[in-house]
Amino acid sequence: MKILVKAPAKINLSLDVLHKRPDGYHEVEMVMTTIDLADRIELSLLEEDRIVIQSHNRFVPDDQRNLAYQAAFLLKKKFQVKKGVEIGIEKTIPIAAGLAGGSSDAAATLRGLNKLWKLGLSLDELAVLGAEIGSDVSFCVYGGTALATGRGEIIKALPAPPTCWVVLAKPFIGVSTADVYRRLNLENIVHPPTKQMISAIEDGDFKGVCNNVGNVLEKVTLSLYPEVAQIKDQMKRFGADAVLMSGSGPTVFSLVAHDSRMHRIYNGLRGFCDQVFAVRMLGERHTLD
Ligand SMILES: C[C@](O)(CO)[C@H](O)COP(=O)(O)OP(=O)(O)OC[C@H]1O[C@@H](n2ccc(N)nc2=O)[C@H](O)[C@@H]1O
Ligand SMILES: Nc1ncnc2c1ncn2[C@@H]1O[C@H](COP(=O)(O)OP(=O)(O)OP(=O)(O)O)[C@@H](O)[C@H]1O
Repeated sequence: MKILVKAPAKINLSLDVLHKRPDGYHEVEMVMTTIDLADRIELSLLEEDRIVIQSHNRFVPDDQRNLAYQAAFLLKKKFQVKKGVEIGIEKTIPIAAGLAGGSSDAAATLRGLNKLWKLGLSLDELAVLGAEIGSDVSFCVYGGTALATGRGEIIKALPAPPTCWVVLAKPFIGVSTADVYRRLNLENIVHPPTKQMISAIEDGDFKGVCNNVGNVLEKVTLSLYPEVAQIKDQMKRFGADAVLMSGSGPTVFSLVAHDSRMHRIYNGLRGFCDQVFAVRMLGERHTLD
């Protein structure tokens, strides 16, 4: 038996850090949304008790370092599953990019194995398990649009943002999330207007969404990699309605209402950047079918 699951990337429309916690993580407030840029996860049932990772991408680990492997291992351990699985990962989401690619692969594996191994868990239960793998995994279990708090694992659903294009550009560098959080100066944070962002989304107000984007990790990554600032400037010059770095970076995205400007930004950034995409946001949350 085989199951195909889509694992979409996320962007952070806003990302605020409130304080550092005793456990070393940071307390965050993030508005996140899934976009139509996705890996494909193929899960094949194995009769023997093994987890096998298959991927053509040489940067994707094929052992327990892979977050999809960790998702399968966690379910096997918690529910004493004796069968195994081969996890095929067709990568489209850029790696170490601030787009939660590994986290989304893990979340898709949780949703898919719930079906393949007939575990009968709810999305809420899968999201709680996901938090054991990584802070972004719970959001990725649900997808759609949400406010994420705690260390990122407390999820409150929001309506889909107003329709627009999302143009993403990733320079030829990878960023360590832990390193960016470590370098963040907590004394000096300019907090983004999270409440206004949520109201703009609830009101379907595209201009309001654009006016209230913000990411406190941006300053840290920009100081390490000047090319990220260059991409931001290019996108602004080509007429983006809003420009922001996603997560800990280095991917920069722009929100664009008009097709012609989307094309201008997309074409302008190609050649300048390693990977460029023009996609839509995904309005819908995942369902268990
Ligand atoms: C930057 C974001 O991607 C924004 O969505 C997330 O906050 C990070 O999510 P993630 O990559 O799933 O993070 P994890 O794998 O849980 O943690 C990686 C490292 O980032 C730091 N980290 C992460 C989340 C958080 N709220 N505070 C932190 O300080 C910790 O040093 C941790 O060791
Ligand atoms: N399924 C996976 N796909 C890609 N990378 C993975 C996967 N599992 C583990 N990794 C490892 O995780 C590292 C970070 O990759 P990932 O693409 O998840 O980062 P990211 O998009 O910046 O994540 P986030 O936005 O959640 O911080 C990679 O360098 C890779 O070694």
